[in-house]
Amino acid sequence: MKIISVDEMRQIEKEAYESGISYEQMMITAGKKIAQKILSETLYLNRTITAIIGTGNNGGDALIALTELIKEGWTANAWMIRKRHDKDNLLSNFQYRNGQTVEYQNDQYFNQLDQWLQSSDILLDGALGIGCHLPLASDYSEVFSHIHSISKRFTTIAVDCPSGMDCDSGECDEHCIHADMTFCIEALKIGEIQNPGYRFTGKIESISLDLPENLPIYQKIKRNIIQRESLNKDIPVREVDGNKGTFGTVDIIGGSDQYIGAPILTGMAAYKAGCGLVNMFVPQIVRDISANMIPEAIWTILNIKDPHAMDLCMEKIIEAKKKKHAFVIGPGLGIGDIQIEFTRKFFEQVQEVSPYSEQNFIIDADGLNLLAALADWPKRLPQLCILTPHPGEFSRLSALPIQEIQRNRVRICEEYAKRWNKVVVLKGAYTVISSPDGRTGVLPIASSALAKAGSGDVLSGIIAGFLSQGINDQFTAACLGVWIHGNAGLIAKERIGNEYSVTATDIIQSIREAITTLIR
Ligand SMILES: NC(=O)C1=CN([C@@H]2O[C@H](COP(=O)(O)OP(=O)(O)OC[C@H]3O[C@@H](n4cnc5c(N)ncnc54)[C@H](O)[C@@H]3O)[C@@H](O)[C@H]2O)[C@@H](O)CC1
Repeated sequence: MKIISVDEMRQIEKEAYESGISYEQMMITAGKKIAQKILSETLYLNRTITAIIGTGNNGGDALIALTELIKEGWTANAWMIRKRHDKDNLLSNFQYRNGQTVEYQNDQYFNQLDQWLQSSDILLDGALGIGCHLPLASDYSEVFSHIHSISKRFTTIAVDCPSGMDCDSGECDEHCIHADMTFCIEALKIGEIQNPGYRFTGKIESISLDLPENLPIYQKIKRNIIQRESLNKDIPVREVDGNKGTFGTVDIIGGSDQYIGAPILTGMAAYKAGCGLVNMFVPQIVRDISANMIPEAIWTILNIKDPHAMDLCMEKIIEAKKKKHAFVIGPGLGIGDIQIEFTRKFFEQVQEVSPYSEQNFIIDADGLNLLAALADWPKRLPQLCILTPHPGEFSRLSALPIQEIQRNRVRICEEYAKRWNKVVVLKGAYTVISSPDGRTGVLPIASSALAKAGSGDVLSGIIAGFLSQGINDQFTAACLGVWIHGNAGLIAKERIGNEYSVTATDIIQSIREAITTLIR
């Protein structure tokens, strides 16, 4: 499903109009399809619907849907917040079919609205669509506030977006209508996948306007929801006669006295994602305490204070030129002058020993914090790097305040992927993945099951595990990894029975089932 801005939606409508499809025709398509979707559900026993109608085309869509439902034997009521314009054919068609209408000014105490809603299966929210500009006018605010106060017996369905939401930023009025379901017209709007917008949409269903596929604007929109259906073709095929070399090596550089488990989680996740071999480059203490947790790994003691440590790493980089490797730098590495100097030298020497490296690097956790301490860090990195910051790490890398990043996650991730010329995974609820070539994917998952220490280490391991198996495109590997990770978290929550008790180890244990779901 595509994700678009309000301007892009307006451009789609404009180009569709120029191609010969009238605005009215588009609205008729939207309204009829809304009705069809409602009719396809069997749970509406009263076959009664009440819509809140605004003055714009969002209300127009809703009126058409109501009229279609009357034709199918439904009872339909339109409660108008304000008077629509005098020559509104949509309203007269509805009334001609015996649709009931009342205006707010004639029902100021909401008696009629409450009565209608008592017998309705559905409240259809056609008050405001992409034309909503906050703050709400006082009459809209009063109506929405009243709707909040009603004890709900009906399903609330929003047309295009919940009313009271800014469709670009996701900002919501305090009385924004909380939908159980949103029928997105043509595409999801960016605001609907931003916080707090996504809290109000409920289940998302898409409504296509059946527009010509060759509209020029479609070529420019490269933002999509990450969905199972579009990903399952991307998972690497496993040759039956392959050996461990066929499925590649993941090299993990991380760990410290303080963070013993982080690189272990990355290594375990990489194996679960299917890589052939994991090389762990960790301090002695990490190896001594944790080797039994991951007996399949090969261990190299890395004491980053020792000048010889860099030689060990570079030997691997040189060896990796001939084989499929993915390097993860950072989990649990710690932060300090020694680590900063190690990071600086590491990338300097990578450029020297392998200047045109085709190897994949994933920089995660402390690796990102250490990078942020180096001037001009994007120029120091090899060509193929994925950066996996959470908002705090993104803030250190970009010098933007966390609040600003969170307010505008999609746009900022897109902008900085281009600026840094790297694939960027902005973690958190509704993780965003952007590529410098303009592609963006968003995972529509928000779950506190994933918000645990070590969860990010697991993610970098999964992405590395897929890269080592030969996915050539970093953006695709990142989207695949994010999908598997997010779904593994949800599966772990189901298995365990609640979100509180899920740990990063539980997420690793559910990678198996998430992959099975993907390839099934
Ligand atoms: N070609 C078209 O015209 C299509 C339109 N579509 C529908 O039309 C919608 C967009 O229609 P519009 O551009 O008319 O916009 P809206 O239907 O969102 O409404 C805009 C109206 O609401 C008022 N308004 C905006 N912010 C307000 C606030 N804070 N408080 C009170 N009133 C406010 C504006 O003054 C304007 O009268 C889409 O969301 C979609 O539902 C779809 O059917 C697709 C095709």
